[in-house]
Amino acid sequence: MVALVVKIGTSSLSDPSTGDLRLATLGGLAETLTRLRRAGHRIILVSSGAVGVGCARLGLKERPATVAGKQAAAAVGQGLLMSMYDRLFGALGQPVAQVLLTRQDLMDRARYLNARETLSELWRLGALPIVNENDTVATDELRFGDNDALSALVAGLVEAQWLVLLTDVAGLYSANPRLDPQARLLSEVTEISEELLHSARGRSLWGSGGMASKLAAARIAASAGVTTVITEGSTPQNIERILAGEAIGTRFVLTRPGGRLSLRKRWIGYGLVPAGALHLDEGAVLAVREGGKSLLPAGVSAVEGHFETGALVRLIDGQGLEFARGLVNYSSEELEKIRGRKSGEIAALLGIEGQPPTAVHRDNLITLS
Ligand SMILES: Nc1ncnc2c1ncn2[C@@H]1O[C@H](COP(=O)(O)OP(=O)(O)O)[C@@H](O)[C@H]1O
Ligand SMILES: N[C@@H](CCC(=O)OP(=O)(O)O)C(=O)O
Repeated sequence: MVALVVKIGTSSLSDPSTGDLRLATLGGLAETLTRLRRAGHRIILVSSGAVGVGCARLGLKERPATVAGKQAAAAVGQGLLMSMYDRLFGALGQPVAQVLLTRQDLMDRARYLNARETLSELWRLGALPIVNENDTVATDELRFGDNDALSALVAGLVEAQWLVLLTDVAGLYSANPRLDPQARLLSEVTEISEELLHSARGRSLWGSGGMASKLAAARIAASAGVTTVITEGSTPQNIERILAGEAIGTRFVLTRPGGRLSLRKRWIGYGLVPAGALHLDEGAVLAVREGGKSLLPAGVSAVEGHFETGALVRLIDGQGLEFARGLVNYSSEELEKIRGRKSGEIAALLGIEGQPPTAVHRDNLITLS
């Protein structure tokens, strides 16, 4: 028996030109997930669409530009979505539960564990949780922004084996298939390179993250040992064939050099929101990325943003790319004073004895790969 998170995007559950719900798709999804649950699998559905469906109900022709506009549309759409799911799954005798999460819920350990308990209890009771971001209250800087990331974090939270991302194309292509007729479907991806991320820019009219956010989600999922598949939402029945081992859509077989990350490291890497960035010199990049070493103040060439001790920062290489994240031992103000300097000089520079020799200790650091 497996634990499985299925995410359906706006573009799969509604018609982009009319905003009408795709009832056949949603009905097929309800039948498939109910069958899988009856077979003993543990299922969570992450459903987007609150903003899109809300806009359609309000007669809006495009996604609102303001945060308040999107949040108001989501408040209209979320109720509509849940009533539809309740009717479809209810017709099959399958109870559903609405679970609305914010990023803070997954950043705070007590709330994180509580969400996990509630999801397990829902499974125990035979219900199928339907998750979305709590759009009406999530503040802009703390939003997941897209449900691809949310679904990957939820998959990690419940230690799922599979994350299936349902979208409006057959999977990941070598280029955006809507713009490039030569684009090829990639059936297996073993590494998410910069080139691949570049080829995945662009999204559908109502989608929010596009393919690039699905790649980022596959990476987050892999760090928790979860296998991601991107596949077409119009044939949700394929989920059963995918679980049976058929190669449908794009499957991500990503292996981290150090294996699966601990819960704490996943929280550092993907649960928290970075407060700033440290630019590293070449030697420090090598030591951290290849050597698995801690970051010393000597290797920091520039400090970006204002943050306190303990904040999460992005670590940036010479090409300006983020390659790691970690919790800092110094505030941005202190790091400005000690960057580029030897550990032995820290006490004198800051006027305090007994300071940690590292800017970011390796126990508090994860490399993004
Ligand atoms: N390399 C690519 N392969 C497949 N789709 C791509 C690629 N690059 C961009 N896209 C776009 O991503 C869209 C799907 O993402 P998105 O609109 O966010 O969907 P969803 O609503 O399912 O999250 C596709 O319709 C396609 O236009
Ligand atoms: N919480 C938002 C999610 C938006 C979102 O991620 O959309 P999509 O790219 O279609 O999965 C909503 O329900 O509209």
